[in-house]
Amino acid sequence: MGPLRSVVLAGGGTGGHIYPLLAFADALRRHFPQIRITTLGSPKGMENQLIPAAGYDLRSIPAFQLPRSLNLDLLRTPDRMYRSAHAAGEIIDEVQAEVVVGFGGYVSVPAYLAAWRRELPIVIHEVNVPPGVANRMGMKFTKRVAVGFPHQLEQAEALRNARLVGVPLRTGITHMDRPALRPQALYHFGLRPDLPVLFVSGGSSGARTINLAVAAAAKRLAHAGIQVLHVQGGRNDPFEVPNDLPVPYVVVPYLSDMQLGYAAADLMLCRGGAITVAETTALGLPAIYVPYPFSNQEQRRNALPVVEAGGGLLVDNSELTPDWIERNIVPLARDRQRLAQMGTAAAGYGRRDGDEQLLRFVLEAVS
Ligand SMILES: CC(=O)N[C@H]1[C@@H](OP(=O)(O)OP(=O)(O)OC[C@H]2O[C@@H](n3ccc(=O)[nH]c3=O)[C@H](O)[C@@H]2O)O[C@H](CO)[C@@H](O)[C@@H]1O
Repeated sequence: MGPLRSVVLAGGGTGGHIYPLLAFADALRRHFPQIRITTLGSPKGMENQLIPAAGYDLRSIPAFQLPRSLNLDLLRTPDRMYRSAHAAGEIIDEVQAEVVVGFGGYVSVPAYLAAWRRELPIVIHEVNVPPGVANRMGMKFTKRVAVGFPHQLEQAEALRNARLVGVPLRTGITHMDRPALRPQALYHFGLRPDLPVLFVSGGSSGARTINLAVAAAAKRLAHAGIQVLHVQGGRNDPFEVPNDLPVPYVVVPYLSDMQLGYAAADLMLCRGGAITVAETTALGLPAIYVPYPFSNQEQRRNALPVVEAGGGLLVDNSELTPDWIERNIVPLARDRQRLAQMGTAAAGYGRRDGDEQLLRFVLEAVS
């Protein structure tokens, strides 16, 4: 087979759909420097900031909302779906795409539909259990489905025959030498090299419960000698942190260079978004996972295998209080040996080649 010449990548909404798309786009570009990469997004999603910033061509197609549950009638009828699929089809034709690769989010559906009508190969990448509603619709049009994690094959009937490829992650993360980058990262955030760092992130949109609980525990953490690097997250209200703490507590709105945060961290406190789990484990970073409680348990499912392997802890959203943080995080953050063991266990679960594996799968689809 010759080199790939033109590919359409569809995915949008939050970071969880967009960062794997970008990491895969980077892999395409590495292997096929002349390739034309066109991404499809919706007018309002985070793709509008993240994709142009990464230097890729983003085309917006008219938005429409899918219900949370699957209803195939949607595909036959509405006007808005037709308009979106028509717009996706025009772009596919214009760039003469050879394959459409979708990562989920509402905007993927019109891309799948348009590709199917043109008999183009479609590849779906899915990271959750249950699979997202857009990708479940896409699965009506293709059997080429790739997943990020082993538990997905066992826990979702629709994914039983999927190919396990892992999650495409940014090479800034997968190729990072954490100890080597650490001094620069600490300096960048104004953190001290002699005290442990708790890195707090509620995923791409942020997490209110986590933000408020950790901020409320700021004094106790600081007096125990634990520094905090706290990412507020794109869609969250600011919170108050006392300004007379004896050690640094650094709040940043959002990190475009997430690898710097990972490099500074000794321990992570985060939600269980699939990409976050893929990143912490790829890096061998011990983490305390606080799954988002309102999404079909998908985040609990993501985090559980890591926790069972010894690479992290799991706490219910409702149990994450300043007292819990003091009782559990303070002793753990100060126990270098336990952190090292947890890090090794996390790394045993993690993988770094999701971008290359997905590329292999896509090449099979077009050959
Ligand atoms: C509430 C909800 O439904 N969340 C879903 C959403 O999470 P969400 O969109 O938060 O995605 P993930 O937690 O999976 O990934 C977050 C991504 O954002 C990056 N990042 C985050 C903060 C920051 O400041 N800078 C930065 O670059 C992380 O490095 C990571 O690459 O999509 C995931 C993947 O489909 C799902 O598993 C989650 O359940």
